[in-house]
Amino acid sequence: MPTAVQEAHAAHTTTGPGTVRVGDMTLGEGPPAVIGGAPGGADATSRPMGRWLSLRGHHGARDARRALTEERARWRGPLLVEPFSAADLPAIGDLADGVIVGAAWMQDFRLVRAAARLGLPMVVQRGPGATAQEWLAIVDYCAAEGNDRVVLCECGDRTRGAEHALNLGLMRAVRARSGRPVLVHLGTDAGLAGAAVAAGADGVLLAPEAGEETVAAAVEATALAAAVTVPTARRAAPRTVADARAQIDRVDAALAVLLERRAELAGVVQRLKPVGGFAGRDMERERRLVAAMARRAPRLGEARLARIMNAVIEAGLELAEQDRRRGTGR
Ligand SMILES: C=C(O[C@@H]1C=C(C(=O)O)C=C[C@H]1O)C(=O)O
Repeated sequence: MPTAVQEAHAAHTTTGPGTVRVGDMTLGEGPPAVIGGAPGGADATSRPMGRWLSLRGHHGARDARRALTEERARWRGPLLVEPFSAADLPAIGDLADGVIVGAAWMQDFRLVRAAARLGLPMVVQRGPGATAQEWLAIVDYCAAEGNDRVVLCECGDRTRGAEHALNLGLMRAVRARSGRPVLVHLGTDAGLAGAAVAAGADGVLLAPEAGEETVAAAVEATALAAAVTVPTARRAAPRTVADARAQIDRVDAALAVLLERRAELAGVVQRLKPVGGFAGRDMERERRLVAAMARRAPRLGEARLARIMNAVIEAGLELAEQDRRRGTGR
């Protein structure tokens, strides 16, 4: 059954498949993808869902098969690769889950066609200054080679001052016109991750060298934006139990991210206050925060919110005390 997003999407789209699978990651459905960045440390939530690698950075001097074999040893998840030339394609066909058509060679039609013939999913980046029409023409080249598994990736235009000005309006229009999943390339700065997803992106691409903290920030911001914008901004009135539940699941995903963050902050307060934990509870502060929330959630009202927040606050205090005993707090 299509999700509310897919339905809204299908209503004004024409061609392409709304979802594309890359390894075990599905683009265009479910939580927004975060591709690129450090493979991650102890914290599973900070891991990228996919990685990518460019063979262009080394002017083709890097042996594709060796580079991909090394990357495969580090990363078992979905792997996308940008070739330097057609000579890299056999190794990519054997070892990667997808091909990236880089912004710099978007209009190298021979390479695009040869890459499409691998039959792997493709991510077509928009070259700087390229119009929607020029960008979508590349999708047609892939389709002409029998490859319809195409994802588009907005990479921005070169401007004075800011290095890359992302065009989220163009991204949005191309997504609606093509009916294909769209990513936004953020480089090493996750600051626009939430904005990209709120504008309709199905995921973000980070520079391969982006650090763990950037990945974690992108994971958190995209999950929140998807959860908050899909059921509100793109509000499609659910008509079935399954649709309503699917929307509840997204809202709960946002709540979970917020609750985790809230507990972390409440933990900081416990460590900084002269008397922390249950012993230092401040009921006046709790009453005021409930009253402030009731102004944003008038239908729930103060009495119900007080019960909800009491449980939330007590869970936070309990966690803070446990962290203190174990010496594990952040
Ligand atoms: C975080 C604090 O400690 C306690 C926990 C609170 C919370 O989780 O919001 C609020 C008041 C205190 O009972 C605080 O004093 O601000």
